[in-house]
Amino acid sequence: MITLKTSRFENEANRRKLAGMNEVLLTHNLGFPRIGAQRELKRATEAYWKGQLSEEELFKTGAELRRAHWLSQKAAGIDLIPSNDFSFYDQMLDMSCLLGNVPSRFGWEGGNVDLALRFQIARGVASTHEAGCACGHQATTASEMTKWFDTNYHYIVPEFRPDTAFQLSSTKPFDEFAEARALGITTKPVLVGPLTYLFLGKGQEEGFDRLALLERLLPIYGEILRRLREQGAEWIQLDEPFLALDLSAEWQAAFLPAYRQLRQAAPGVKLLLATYFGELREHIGLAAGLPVDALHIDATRAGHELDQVAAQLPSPMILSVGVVDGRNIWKNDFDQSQRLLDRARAGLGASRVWVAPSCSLLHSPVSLRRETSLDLELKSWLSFAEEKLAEVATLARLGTREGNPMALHHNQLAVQSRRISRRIHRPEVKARAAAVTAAESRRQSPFAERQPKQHAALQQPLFPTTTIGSFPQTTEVRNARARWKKGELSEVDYTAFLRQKTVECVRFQEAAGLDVLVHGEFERNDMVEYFGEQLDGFAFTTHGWVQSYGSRCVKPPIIFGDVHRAHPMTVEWSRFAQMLTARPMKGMLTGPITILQWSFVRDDQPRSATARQIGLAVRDEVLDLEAAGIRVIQIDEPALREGLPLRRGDWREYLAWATEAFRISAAGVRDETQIHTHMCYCEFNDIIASIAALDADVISIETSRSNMELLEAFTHFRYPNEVGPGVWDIHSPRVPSVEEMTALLEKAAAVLPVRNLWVNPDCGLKTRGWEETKAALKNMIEAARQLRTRAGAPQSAPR
Ligand SMILES: Nc1nc2c(c(=O)[nH]1)N[C@@H](CNc1ccc(C(=O)N[C@@H](CCC(=O)N[C@@H](CCC(=O)N[C@@H](CCC(=O)O)C(=O)O)C(=O)O)C(=O)O)cc1)CN2
Ligand code: MET
Ligand SMILES: [Zn+2]
Repeated sequence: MITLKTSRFENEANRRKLAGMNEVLLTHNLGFPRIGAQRELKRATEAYWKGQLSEEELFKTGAELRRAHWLSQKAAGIDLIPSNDFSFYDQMLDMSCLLGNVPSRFGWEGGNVDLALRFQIARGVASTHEAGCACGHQATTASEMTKWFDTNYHYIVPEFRPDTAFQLSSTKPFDEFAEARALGITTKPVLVGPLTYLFLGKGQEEGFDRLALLERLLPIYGEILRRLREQGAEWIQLDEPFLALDLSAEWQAAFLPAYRQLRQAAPGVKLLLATYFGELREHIGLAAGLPVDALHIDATRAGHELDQVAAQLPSPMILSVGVVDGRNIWKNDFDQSQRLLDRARAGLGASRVWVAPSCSLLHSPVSLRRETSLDLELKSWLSFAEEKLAEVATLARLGTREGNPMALHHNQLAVQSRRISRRIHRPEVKARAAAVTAAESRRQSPFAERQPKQHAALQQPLFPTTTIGSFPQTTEVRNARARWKKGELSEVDYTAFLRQKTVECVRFQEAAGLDVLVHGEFERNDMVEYFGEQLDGFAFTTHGWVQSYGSRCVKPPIIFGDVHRAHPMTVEWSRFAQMLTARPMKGMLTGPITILQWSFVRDDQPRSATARQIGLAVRDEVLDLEAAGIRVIQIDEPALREGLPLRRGDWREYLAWATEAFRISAAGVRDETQIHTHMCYCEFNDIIASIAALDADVISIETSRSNMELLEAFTHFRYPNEVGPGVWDIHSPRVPSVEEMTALLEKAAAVLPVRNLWVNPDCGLKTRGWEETKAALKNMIEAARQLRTRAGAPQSAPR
């Protein structure tokens, strides 16, 4: 018995030794949040834009943040620390500037792309002339911004033309490398890889193939790698997350020759190819066959591919295993991670295995340290960027001589406590979700029967006008809320203040002549956080900010348990606003998929189950609004499309549960109650059938910037319900003229039945000022009047 045990132990010890099980693994990080633990970067950048801070002072803030972030990563025990992950706006924009890809309308003539130009590309150049004035001094439009894969982060879209040329035009990665070097840290510079950079850009001319530019692009990449090598860089990280997407044969075929060329251009420097956000699937062979020195995989989303990847990895290529989730805030399950790492060790040997977060930590909040008001049990389940790096360092040592034997034990206690906690599981919520019937996700009658009932009940003119919900969130409003939160303003005074703002907003809309009014959303900090603060099963942080775009941040709530609406959330505000006017007051809710998508979601049950629970909570609110006399209810779903899985083959399943969750939220009302939904940032062509399946009576969409191009999907599909194609691009301070808006509406009226058309802006007005809001809405309402006149319809009588 004893001999057997010993020999088994010896075998195991031998096996571990052979596989390098006792050796500490090397750790690295793919990117650190840049905004600062207290949003220092946001504050400094916005002050600079307002002319209150000099460029020098802004640069100083940037340098201080970088220094603090490098040192904190070092202190956490990270061996290879990234640089060039910092940005004053966005890393894709930085790549464009580094490569000298500046759209010609900015009048750049070569040389260094300075900070001012960077911001112009990101934000546009305002015209100093009157809005709509035709003197020819046009404002310069910003480059487009779009979602980074399936995250809530937005990047600046590179623009490509057949004659696009590249030249090294910035010293940012070199400067930052030198800066860290001066602190004694040899960093791993991070660059967006050439294929992902090209793929995510936009060809400005029809039929133009961006891949044709690769040949011109690669020499510049080669130059960058060489320079970094000369400066002393040992490793360079090239991010190619687009390997997690479906790729055409052409794009796949471009990979190997491109990387061969890069390899030859910069001998000596080691290349880490970083993939993340998904499985590699059919691209495993491609990725493993590239002439790079290390391959990073996202083990939180593709952990099951580890063995396959390891088996195909040629020696001595290193596998970086991204075991710590960079997209969520849950404490890592060490037991599970260690098993993955052990498998990698067994297959490759310890010297060929690195430990890392799954992706850049850009998507997680900075630090748990300042979260002093979080419930302690909940806090013990969480891990933000700083804590995640400590986890990476601990995992690299677990089971080795340097490992802390208690670390695994403590971790398992926390993981276990979350698994069984009574505050997570509510049997009555689970039972209700399990018992949802098909009838509950279906309106009483089909749209064709609902439409005339609604038109009669609401007495609306042709081309009814409305807005998307929010009115300007001025500094005054935000300050009042901040003072209330700090206890400097009493609940009573804060409520009185919000009521005053709401009254002013309703009076304004009546005077302006809008048909369906909104209350203005002054009481909301954010369209998701506001609901998260009120629903059971959600927690919220005080400092858990994550960059959304540029200087804008969001504080995603944390969905930790079964979701339940304990009390009405918006009814009092809607009732109050409806009392102020005889016109229909639109109730305003955020839909289940958007709440899901813009929160940190529990990972102990499928997202579909959480979505359904939120759908039921929103349904309760919808029915309470209806009972309170609200006849029009909008359920916003701007994130429906962004939630689409990265691979097309997975879409159908997602769309089925996502549309069901929306329908559950909306379908309980009477035929006469008009349900609106709203989506901005949406390319509709691919998913128009699912949009129709939502069966909202009215959908408002963002169409003005694309000159109504987005409407094509609706006309092509013969979308049956009502549509409000946005006629005012609210992302720009420019006030559109009456003529511009009538032209857009004429375009819409030519392709959609006139009785189905609404007139509204592209999105909510929270980021706009009152002055532009008043001017633009006045023009918008005049545009609607002119269309009614042209159609020979009365201005206000029922249809
Ligand atoms: N969650 C979410 N995701 C989204 C969007 C969205 O609206 N919400 N829209 C798209 C992205 N667009 C966005 C548009 C605007 C902002 C935005 O304005 N963010 C604000 C924060 C909004 C917020 O939560 N505000 C709070 C806190 C405001 C604040 O900073 N208060 C100061 C004090 C007040 C002051 O002195 O200014 C503080 O806490 O220090 C409030 O109003 O209560 C910001 O960056 O500043 C974010 C995203 C896509 N993803
Ligand atoms: C990002 S969609 C915004 C919808 C919201 N109701 C608003 O008007 O702000
Ligand atoms: Zn919107």
